[in-house]
Amino acid sequence: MDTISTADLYDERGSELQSVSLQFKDCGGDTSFSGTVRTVKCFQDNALLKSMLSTPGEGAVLVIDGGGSLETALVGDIIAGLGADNGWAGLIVHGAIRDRVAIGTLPLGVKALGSNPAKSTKTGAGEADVPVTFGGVTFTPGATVWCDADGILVER
Ligand SMILES: O=C([O-])CC(=O)C(=O)O
Repeated sequence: MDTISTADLYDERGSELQSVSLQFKDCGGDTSFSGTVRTVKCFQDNALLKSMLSTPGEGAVLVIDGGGSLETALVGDIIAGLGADNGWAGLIVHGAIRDRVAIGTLPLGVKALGSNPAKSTKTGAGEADVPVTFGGVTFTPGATVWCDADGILVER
């Protein structure tokens, strides 16, 4: 999907879009990315999102609702690399990542709240492709999301 300026898009279609006011950090090699929303909701456990990123992404953006926890990293360079290799456009992590330097070299968009070297558990707990809400914005699977250095816009 072509990348466009989120500010320009907001000027054109703002009434149809939700804008995320939480200040995510750009951690991936791509800072402008967009695609269809897929979601996963998980708390300090990353086996489910790893299995999703092991399947073809077909240009989608995986929105990971980790409840905002910064206690453990939900994504490291191996999992992010799976996403890049399998054709995902990017990740939005409402939580922490690790291996930031390596992730910054990958051809993948990664927005995250922060980083922590501590790893997550791997039980597979969580839910896939359900609507998730954080920062007052709901991400519905199938909606389109646009990300760049200014922030995140998603269809209502
Ligand atoms: O295994 C993990 O929990 C995450 C990780 O470090 C990686 O993806 O490289």
